[in-house]
Amino acid sequence: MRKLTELEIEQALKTLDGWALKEGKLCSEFVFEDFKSAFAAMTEIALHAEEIQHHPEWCNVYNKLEIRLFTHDIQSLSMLDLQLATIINAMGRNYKVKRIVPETVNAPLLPSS
Ligand SMILES: C[C@H](O)[C@H](O)[C@H]1CNC2=NC(N)=NC(=O)C2=N1
Repeated sequence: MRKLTELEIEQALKTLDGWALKEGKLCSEFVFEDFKSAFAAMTEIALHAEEIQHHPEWCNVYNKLEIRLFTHDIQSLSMLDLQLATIINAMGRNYKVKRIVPETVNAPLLPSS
């Protein structure tokens, strides 16, 4: 799996609604109507994640879901992170959600190796 270049990441962020870079990870937050909808969305995401063998880091508290995408195998972002973010965006349209774009943390775009 290839690391995305800084340029590729910048380009992707322009087209990916609702996502921002936070400490090198692709991050987004959703606020659902209730816990049941949040968990239903998580179940749906989980099935897609299994399909592409790429899994989110996430934190759910009641109706809130924070998602971080990162490719641990290469300690960087890869096309799989963009693919999963795109799937999640498409799915999000089926739920009544409020979308929160996390504030970008001004860390280097890519971790120095
Ligand atoms: C062998 C297996 O495909 C890998 O361990 C996958 C599984 N899911 C993964 N998910 C994420 N987010 N990053 C990875 O590097 C990763 N690796």
